[in-house]
Amino acid sequence: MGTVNEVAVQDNLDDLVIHLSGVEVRRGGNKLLADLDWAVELDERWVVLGPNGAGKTTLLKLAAAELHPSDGAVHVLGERLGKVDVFELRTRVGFTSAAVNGRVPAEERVRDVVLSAGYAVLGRWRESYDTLDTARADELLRALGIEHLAERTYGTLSEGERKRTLIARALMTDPELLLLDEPAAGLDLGGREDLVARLSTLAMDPDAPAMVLVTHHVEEIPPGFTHALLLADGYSVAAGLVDDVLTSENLSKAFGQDLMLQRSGDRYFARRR
Ligand SMILES: Nc1ncnc2c1ncn2[C@@H]1O[C@H](COP(=O)(O)OP(=O)(O)OP(=O)(O)O)[C@@H](O)[C@H]1O
Repeated sequence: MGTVNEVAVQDNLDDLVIHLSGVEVRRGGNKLLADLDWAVELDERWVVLGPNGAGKTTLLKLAAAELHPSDGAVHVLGERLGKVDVFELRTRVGFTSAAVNGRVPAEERVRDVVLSAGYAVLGRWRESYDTLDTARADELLRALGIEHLAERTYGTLSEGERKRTLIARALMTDPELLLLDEPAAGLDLGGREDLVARLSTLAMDPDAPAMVLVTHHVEEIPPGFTHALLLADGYSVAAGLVDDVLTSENLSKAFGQDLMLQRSGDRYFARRR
């Protein structure tokens, strides 16, 4: 039985989707992340921004329980990494990234790419999952505007269609946490705008899971995202409410250039002064 204090800390952690305390990740003499504290609550939607090599993907891998910290403590969905079955934990987290994209067989049909995400988790409901899951997969394909591609093979899709398929797949298991690593990378302007609008709809849905989206561009921040973390060289430059964190000063500090941030309506734009 823990002390009163330990119980209080655990209660607090149970309310948090992600909690990092004094986290450091070291590889080959490099600090990929250093001295990082971060907390994500249930109803929050976070965007993580920072230059190439800042540690964004490393951070997402921690949140996806795909990596352990070298130092410090990481809690995901109330479970401490290192003390939990990560395979079980990963079924509660939806994750899309270039690496996931690379693992999908080209000949797999789009509906199956989405459906197969559920098999590991829902296998125990085998008697009923066929119809229910197919309906759920089709609903997600519709929500992402790709229902007409359900019978196509993944290898024949455009980059934008693949990104949307992977988001549908990540949502298939009803995750408690959705992690999106550069979902708009490689999309043309129309594709980006379409994806931003769909992610914005998702972000504003009170039933949607907590979200963390990694991006290189402030233009890709979907309206409805509430918080931002600015990383540079593995350190947090600023973290908190989007409007407090996204300032010309913070961006300039993170990217090491004199940048000017502008807001137009509910979107952000940045350029060098
Ligand atoms: N196994 C490793 N050994 C040594 N260095 C590594 C290893 N894996 C990653 N790094 C380095 O850690 C740093 C952070 O990598 P990470 O992929 O997290 O950055 P990122 O912010 O996602 O970058 P990008 O925007 O370019 O995708 C990079 O400088 C990278 O080269």
